Amino acid sequence: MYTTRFLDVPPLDSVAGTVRLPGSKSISNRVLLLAGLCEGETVIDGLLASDDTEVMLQALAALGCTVERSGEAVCIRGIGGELPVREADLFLGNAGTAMRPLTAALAVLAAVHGGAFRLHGVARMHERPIGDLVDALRAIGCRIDYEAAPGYPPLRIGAAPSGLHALDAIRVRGDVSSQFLTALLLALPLATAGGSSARISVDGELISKPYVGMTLQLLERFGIAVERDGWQRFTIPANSQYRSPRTLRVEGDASSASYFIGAAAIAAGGQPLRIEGVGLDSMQGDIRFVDAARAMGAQVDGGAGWLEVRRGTLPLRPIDLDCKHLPDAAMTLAVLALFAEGTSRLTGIASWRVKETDRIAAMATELRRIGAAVETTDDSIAITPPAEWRAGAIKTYDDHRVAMCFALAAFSRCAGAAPALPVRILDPRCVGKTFPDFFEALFGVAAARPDDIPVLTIDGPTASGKGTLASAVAARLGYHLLDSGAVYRAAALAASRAGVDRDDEPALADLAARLDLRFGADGVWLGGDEVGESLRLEAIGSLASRISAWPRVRRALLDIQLAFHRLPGLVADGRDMGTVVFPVARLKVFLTASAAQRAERRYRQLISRGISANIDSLRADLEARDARDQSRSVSPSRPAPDALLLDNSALSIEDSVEQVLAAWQARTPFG
Ligand SMILES: Nc1ncnc2c1ncn2[C@@H]1O[C@H](COP(=O)(O)OP(=O)(O)OP(=O)(O)O)[C@@H](O)[C@H]1O
Ligand SMILES: Nc1ccn([C@H]2C[C@H](O)[C@@H](COP(=O)(O)O)O2)c(=O)n1
Repeated sequence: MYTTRFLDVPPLDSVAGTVRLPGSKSISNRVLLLAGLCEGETVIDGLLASDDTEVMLQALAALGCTVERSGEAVCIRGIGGELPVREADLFLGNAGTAMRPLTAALAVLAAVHGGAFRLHGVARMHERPIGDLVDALRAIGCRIDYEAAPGYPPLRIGAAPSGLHALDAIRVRGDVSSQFLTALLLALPLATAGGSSARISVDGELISKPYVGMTLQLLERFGIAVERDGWQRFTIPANSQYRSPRTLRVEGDASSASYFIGAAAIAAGGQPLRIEGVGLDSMQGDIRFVDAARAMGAQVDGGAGWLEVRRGTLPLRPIDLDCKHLPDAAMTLAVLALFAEGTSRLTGIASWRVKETDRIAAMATELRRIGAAVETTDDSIAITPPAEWRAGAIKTYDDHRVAMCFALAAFSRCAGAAPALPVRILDPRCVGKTFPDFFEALFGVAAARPDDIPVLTIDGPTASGKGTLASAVAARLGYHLLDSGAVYRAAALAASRAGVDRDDEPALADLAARLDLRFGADGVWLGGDEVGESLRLEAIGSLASRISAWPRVRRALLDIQLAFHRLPGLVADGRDMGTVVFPVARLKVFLTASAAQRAERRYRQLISRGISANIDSLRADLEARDARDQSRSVSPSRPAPDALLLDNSALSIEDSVEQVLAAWQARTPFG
């Protein structure tokens, strides 16, 4: 997951390959609650690992459920309708799918068994209405108090003064959020143990019916057969008891699929994009996004658990759609509208106003930011594509879906934007709510023109701080990092281990061409050995300097370095990054510091690692190394003509990083 302040998504052109979706958030949190209320164990496979499921898991554990994780599966031992823990303070973040059902379940349990519970979340959660659900629960005798503003969390739930009653005439509003009805359906089987059935009538037209359909299907998997009269009346039979299905697999998230369906609908490539984890047989309402995408021009095939999508008509056909039944995926349609020939109108989206943010306002502001003309009403949005695209830094309002759907704006070239523009996603970490690795998944299937993938190079002499600066800058931008010195050092280490003479150019080049080198989160691997420490030995640095003077060795190591040039961008450090390997780099820094400073820094670096060193001989060695690196015939270490010269002798690491980031920012369209 990207945890940077922003992520610049370069102009994207095509998509191909396979993307595997994370589990559905809506199914995951429903199943977790049902498993928590059951007796015995339920093993849930494919559960979404995200902020929203994490708060639900923590709440269940706090309430006395046993939660065991093993790989992708989670085993829940439920409380079996009892209430082993009678007091708890539950923080539920911004997870509506945890707040609403837990409110209902705890209110009913506390009414039956007694107890005291506090449910709260982040600031936005305290602005999301829950009054209609609380009213429905109070009407059957539950004790729920608002801690602050009436109608909103935080809530305090306590024992019911006179038990539960009026179960045969429960009323709930259905036209604001279907989650209130879902919460009652999930929790009220607990109230039927005394022999009464529970009857719920819905006031107003029920929105998001497919989500309620999903609730009913999942209840059935857990042994609760709800009788339904249209979408207005629901009856939970007397003495209903949750029965664990023992094992259950969570479908991939259909709303998450919408971003990839959308990408494949507009991207070039010719190949279909395969999406695994959710298919045309899905129980999720947002699978209807497929119909909307088809209506706009996408070609979509699918079966059980898979979809294949390719571009059909482009520009897309504008769409005029009532989105009551697919409120989440409809946000993706709003961005796809940028690629349509004419104005698209999405109606029935009043519920957007009370989601993670006011989504109608947020979408309108951000679509306008990149050049679209947008009109809104209380429950609709109309989008006319940009006459001229603008590079936008998209505010995401702590809303995962805003972040994910606006990534599609990076395909602006497919809408004819010239030049094609990158899109900056502010606070990309918000995707952690439902799809922590969303951007990694996107970059895994999307391709950009090489010139569009940004590179920042940092060259300079030994111990000038290139590596330190490069890794800090890469971390701040969310870019890949190439330590090209480590590539030459690995070749030197391999040569030293194989006993190859440092002057035997053909043998060295042959060895370099066969180098089995892997850089990973788990270290640097040469063959089967982790060699991170060995590469940093001074002797290996010196040998690297010598063998790197051979043209054939340099050529043999070129592809390893070029392979780092991947989405979303690269920071590369070395000697010839800006001059030879990445001459098109957008920013080339040549970093220097006085020899005295560099020797001092290297000395301190070695001593801190417990390696003894002599500062004078270190200085002599690094000066000799610099002289060799600067005077060799191929790729000598020298600044590119367009390099930014930075002497950091008197700068802190943080100051150097800020200076380079400022220079980088000035070279982006977001400057
Ligand atoms: N601006 C700075 N001020 C003070 N110390 C610094 C600065 N930049 C880097 N250093 C320190 O200098 C030491 C050497 O830095 P680093 O290893 O990044 O250099 P390098 O140029 O990558 O070296 P090499 O060429 O050997 O790979 C590190 O201990 C680092 O913390
Ligand atoms: N792009 C590069 C990177 C490194 N080298 C050579 C020259 C250096 O002395 C040696 C070790 O590099 P370091 O880890 O100290 O940055 O490798 C090169 O020729 N070209």
